[in-house]
Amino acid sequence: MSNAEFKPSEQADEQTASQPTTVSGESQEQLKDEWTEYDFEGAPKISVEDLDVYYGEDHAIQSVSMDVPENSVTALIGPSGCGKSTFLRCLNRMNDRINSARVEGSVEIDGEEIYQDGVNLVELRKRVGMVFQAPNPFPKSIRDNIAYGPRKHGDINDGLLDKLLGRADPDKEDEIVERSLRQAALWDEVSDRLDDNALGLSGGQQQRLCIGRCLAVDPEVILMDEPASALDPIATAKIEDLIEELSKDYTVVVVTHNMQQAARISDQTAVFLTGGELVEYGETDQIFENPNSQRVEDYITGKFG
Ligand SMILES: Nc1ncnc2c1ncn2[C@@H]1O[C@H](COP(=O)(O)OP(=O)(O)OP(=O)(O)O)[C@@H](O)[C@H]1O
Repeated sequence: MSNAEFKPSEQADEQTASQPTTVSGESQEQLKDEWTEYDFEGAPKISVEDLDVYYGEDHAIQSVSMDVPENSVTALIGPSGCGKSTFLRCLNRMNDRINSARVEGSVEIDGEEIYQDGVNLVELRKRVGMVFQAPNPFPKSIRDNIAYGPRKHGDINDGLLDKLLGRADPDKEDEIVERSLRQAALWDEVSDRLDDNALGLSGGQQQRLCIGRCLAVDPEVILMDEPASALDPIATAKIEDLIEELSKDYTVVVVTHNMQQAARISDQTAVFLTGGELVEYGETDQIFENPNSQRVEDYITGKFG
């Protein structure tokens, strides 16, 4: 549940408080906890409780709480600067890399707190992988891009010593490379040129390669930050199909600016609005067809943002 910020006053009665007053295109309204309480069957894969993020003095995420169901697609939408990427990065502690960022609150994956001392961040980011807005393959072969993670994590033995001691495992590498590229819906396009440089692929292929690279280390959660925003419509459609397919086996959380995309691919949608507030969270159809919040309706219908 998000912390309600009561305006104009905490004593305002419901009727008065629900009347929006326009401030720079976006109205103010009294938030209601029930707008972010999303009931679903089963234990949450990710459970966020009272999460606040600050960049120095700037409060980028304000007391956000939400539970994410397993094996589903959750879309994070909202206008530019409302904190979607910041929130996403909290789910695998990528904000730890930003010096000015301070995170307070709790994030549990399968009931285990990720913001506690002693958490192995390499292991966490293996379980909770990330795909970024612009495809960022390594300037290496397609095979090396996919095998990079499994080699780093010791899932494939292919170092010089392994080779000298006869414990290198080329078959296992082949298996992982083929499995990951198939899962990323790229195998058929690249199976005959695995040793070519990945930078020679098209943008859409590069992005699917990055998804394959993420899948190669067997993640449980995949975070995607606008994964299709740099792609043309055909490449975008392939990524969208892929996201839906992946959600059968993985928990996918995706930031998107594209509301049609959120409506097409997600099971549930979280709407963040100015100031890093989670205003409404629920089943995607309900959010798009019958939102509770006037601000969410205004945003979805294009009145601001
Ligand atoms: N590394 C950073 N250092 C300082 N402030 C930051 C940093 N990253 C984000 N911010 C600020 O935090 C707020 C939320 O930014 P964030 O990028 O999370 O929003 P967003 O909703 O993902 O935006 P967009 O849709 O434009 O990508 C903004 O005010 C932004 O300027």
